[in-house]
Amino acid sequence: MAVLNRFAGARAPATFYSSMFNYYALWKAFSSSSLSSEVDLKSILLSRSSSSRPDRPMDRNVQWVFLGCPGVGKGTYASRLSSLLGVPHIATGDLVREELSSSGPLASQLAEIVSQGKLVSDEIIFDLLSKRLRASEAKGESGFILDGFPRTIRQAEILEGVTDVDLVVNLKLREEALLAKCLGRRICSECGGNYNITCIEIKDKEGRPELYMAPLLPPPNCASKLITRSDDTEAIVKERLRIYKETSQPVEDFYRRRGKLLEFDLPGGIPESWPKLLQALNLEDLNHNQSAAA
Ligand SMILES: Nc1ncnc2c1ncn2[C@@H]1O[C@H](COP(=O)(O)OP(=O)(O)O)[C@@H](O)[C@H]1O
Repeated sequence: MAVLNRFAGARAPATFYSSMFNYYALWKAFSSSSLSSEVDLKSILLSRSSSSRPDRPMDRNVQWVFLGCPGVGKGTYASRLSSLLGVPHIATGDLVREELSSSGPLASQLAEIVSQGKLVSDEIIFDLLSKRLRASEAKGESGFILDGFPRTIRQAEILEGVTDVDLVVNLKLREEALLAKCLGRRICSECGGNYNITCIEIKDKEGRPELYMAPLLPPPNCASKLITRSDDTEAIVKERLRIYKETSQPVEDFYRRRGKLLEFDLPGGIPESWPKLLQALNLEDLNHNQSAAA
């Protein structure tokens, strides 16, 4: 029930108030040299956050987190919701890939970690996230949908220390579908659009369809510009799935214990899952109104 009340706030987003989330506090916390001393850090964060925490969480933009295994579709659904709710979609995986493709000092270090399917250190992630949040703040954005962060208990604790996350959506899909989805993922090198060339059809023992996910094919403009993520090979995806279970699944429990976790089993591809997700989030009316206004 607590969770339902939290995201009922998403029903009235027409007038978004400026976010009470203190980007500056998060940036300072993440970039603080005292990061090595967690005890000090927590006390600093708690004292800062008490002044930045909203008394009425519904009077500001949503602050949501998307959790889920590699390939589940966090990016797809987080990005759709970010457009619907008018909040930035911040994917730490995208931040890592941007840094990788730059000639910045971290690029070669990141290439080695990502190519093994391992997690980047919390410090590097905090640094990339801090920069992204500062850019967001400069554009006057507020609220967020985080995707791919937090991925460790420490990241979750730090985030919890600086701001109130309203809701954590945990997307779930069968493991054989996850691997197939990662292997079929394609990205347009020009516009960054995400597609999937695999048709997933899983049947039960009696041969009845259990899960069907149609391919998400690119428009003609993108078709000749598709690339594959370098970490979407079978061996690396399996390693990412293993690390997710070991390191990131405890984050689900972290939020479950705080009454913030919404479990969502994807019933199929986007056409089947999107309306159900909107329903689970009480956002059908908003989606309907926006579609009608467009
Ligand atoms: N919060 C994070 N903590 C540590 N490493 C991260 C984090 N977010 C992204 N990464 C790094 O970036 C890579 C790509 O992230 P992402 O696109 O979210 O992958 P996935 O498809 O595995 O969910 C990860 O395998 C990891 O190396």
